[in-house]
Amino acid sequence: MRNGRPANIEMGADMLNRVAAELYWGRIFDPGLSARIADLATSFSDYERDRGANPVGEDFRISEHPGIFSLYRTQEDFIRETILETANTRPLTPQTPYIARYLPGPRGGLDMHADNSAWTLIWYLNGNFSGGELMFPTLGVSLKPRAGMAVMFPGGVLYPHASAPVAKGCKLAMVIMVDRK
Ligand SMILES: O=C(O)CCC(=O)C(=O)O
Ligand SMILES: [Fe+2]
Repeated sequence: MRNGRPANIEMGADMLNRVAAELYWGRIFDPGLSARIADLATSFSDYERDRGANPVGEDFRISEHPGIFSLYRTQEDFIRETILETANTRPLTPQTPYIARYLPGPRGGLDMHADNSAWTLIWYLNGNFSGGELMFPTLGVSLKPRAGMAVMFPGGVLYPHASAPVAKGCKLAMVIMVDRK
């Protein structure tokens, strides 16, 4: 990347660490739980394609999948606390997450965009793919997803980001948009 940061930034477990500006990254979720959700998401067939204004090509709201939703619910309080501690403003409300899937091919990545959120928290469910880095070119940061890792950053034009195309395997990310109420 631009200022020579390593492509893989592996930070300490159990907390989000500041990487740059208000960009946070860390392994805060159990990799085993992440893998269970990834397995359920892999076998789920009802992904939507080309959902209008949503920049993600293939995704589904986890409310469509009772098994995934109940696993997410076991983490909901922790997610809420993490958001409040990290953002340090309240009240902030997480929306029902969606799971984005990226496969090799024409829609294997996600173009540069800014989120329409107060904050975005992304829970990476797996890491057994090549490509798929989350890139923040203006910050010179590129993050390689692994099971259980999470990134959190403000929505809006100061935090444009893109997902590099997946070359092999399948990338699964649970995206939690956080609104300011
Ligand atoms: O999947 C990723 O790594 C990024 C997803 C994203 O930026 C979005 O859904 O807005
Ligand atoms: Fe985004």
